[in-house]
Amino acid sequence: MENETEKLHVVMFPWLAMGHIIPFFHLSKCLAQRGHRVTFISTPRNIERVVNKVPSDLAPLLHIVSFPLPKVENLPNDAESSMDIPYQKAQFLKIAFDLLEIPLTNFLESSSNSKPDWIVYDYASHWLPQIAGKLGVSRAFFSLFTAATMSFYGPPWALLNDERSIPEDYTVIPKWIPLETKVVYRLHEIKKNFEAPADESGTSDGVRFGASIDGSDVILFRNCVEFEPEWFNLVSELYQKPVISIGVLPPSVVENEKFDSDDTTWLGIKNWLDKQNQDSVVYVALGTEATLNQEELNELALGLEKCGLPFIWVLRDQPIHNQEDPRIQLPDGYEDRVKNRGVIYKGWVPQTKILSHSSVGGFLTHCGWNSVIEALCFGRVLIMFPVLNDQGLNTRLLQEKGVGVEIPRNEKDGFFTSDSVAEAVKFAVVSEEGELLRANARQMSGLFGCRKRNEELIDDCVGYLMENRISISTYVHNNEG
Ligand SMILES: O=c1ccn([C@@H]2O[C@H](COP(=O)(O)OP(=O)(O)O[C@H]3O[C@H](CO)[C@@H](O)[C@H](O)[C@H]3O)[C@@H](O)[C@H]2O)c(=O)[nH]1
Repeated sequence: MENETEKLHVVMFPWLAMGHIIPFFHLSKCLAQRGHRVTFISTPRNIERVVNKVPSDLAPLLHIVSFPLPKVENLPNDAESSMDIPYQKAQFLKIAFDLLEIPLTNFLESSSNSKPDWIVYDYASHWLPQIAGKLGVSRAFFSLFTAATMSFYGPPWALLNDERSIPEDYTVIPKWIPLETKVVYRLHEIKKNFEAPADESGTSDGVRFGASIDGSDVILFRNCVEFEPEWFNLVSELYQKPVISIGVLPPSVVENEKFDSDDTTWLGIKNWLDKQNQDSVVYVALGTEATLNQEELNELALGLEKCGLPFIWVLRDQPIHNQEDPRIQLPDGYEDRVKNRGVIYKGWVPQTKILSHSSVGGFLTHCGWNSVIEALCFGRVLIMFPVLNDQGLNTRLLQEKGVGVEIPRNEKDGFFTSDSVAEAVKFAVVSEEGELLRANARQMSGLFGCRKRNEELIDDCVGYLMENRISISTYVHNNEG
């Protein structure tokens, strides 16, 4: 039986993006469920969006701390997450995020009565490891990216030196990767990442990643080692420091009658899904950051119409980049034409519940790592449409592993047609030739969705954090010495 004084106090500090706040909060709940104290820090609007549902049994251990986000020029007043801004403005959000250094430092200093043992942090806060180190708080960098992606990004020295400077540098296998692989960016994908110039915040993403890895005591990966063993070995070699997989944090979709009956969005979707045939529906969603232009939206819409299968499409209200840009819209008469067969939702939907429904036969996804994990937990075949960030690298990895098909696009400008959308969807979801992909994806639910294995990995991680925290006596001794 563990002694109470041995329990951990862990501070969680995610980057301001839904795809990061959600898994950080998930890990927080896992730690609190094991009796450890967690302080989860974010900004007011993000907390309201994601974190307000702390289960009552965990409330005594899971403390939420809200830091107002400093106002900065060029960032809309109510923008607190990457979802609220066009991706081209991400650097302004990073300027505001960097200003949280002061409240975070004050918080870590003032919590002397209950000094945190660990701080678990994200890639964007490159300044954090140094502060935490000075205050005797152990540092865990939490990677919400695959080992393949992080290997491709490179070891800290390569990241800190911004080894690659032009988009073309990212379309070839870097020198530190000895594997035979197709995991590289296509030119149109990496060009999107270059549209948010780093010089606005003064620090490139490469430097942010490099300093976050370099300054950590351990790196935690949200991944499935059995899915990418070669990459996990490689990334451990590249980092030359402890690297631990905490599993994929499989989503929990326990049907809760009380909660579900309050949730009208889910009830509407469930009602519709219940009427569809098993494995017949294509779920379409591109996460919280990817945006489409009008031409791309048209082709995607027409492709879904042409594929002839039932679909649910979550259409995000895209933030406008320039005020003079027109808001993009579905083709005229589209919703009437696909009525009954295609359902379009604008706004937030319960994605994991949708993916868990037996009528869903495939997922047309941008390949954000959260979405991929959620799909593979339920064994759904992927129709892959990467847009930006790590999504292209994820797509190549998933293609190598045979769990999905990519919608063909022109390498340089990303051009694609509605016919290629329809073909890829039919191939993956209903064609005979696509059965192997579907079987591979189904098999993945045994790995990604295995609750027991994923719980054990969290237990192992907690064991590591307990054994390797900086004890207060060591810290005082070292600082006096
Ligand atoms: O209506 C919605 C929209 C999103 N989600 C959830 O929001 C998360 C979205 O995450 P993800 O699929 O990873 O997409 P992004 O939000 O675009 O993720 C960002 O963060 C990921 C993790 O680092 C990266 O892999 C992506 O490229 C990056 O864009 C998932 O858990 C979804 O289930 C919902 O539940 N309902």
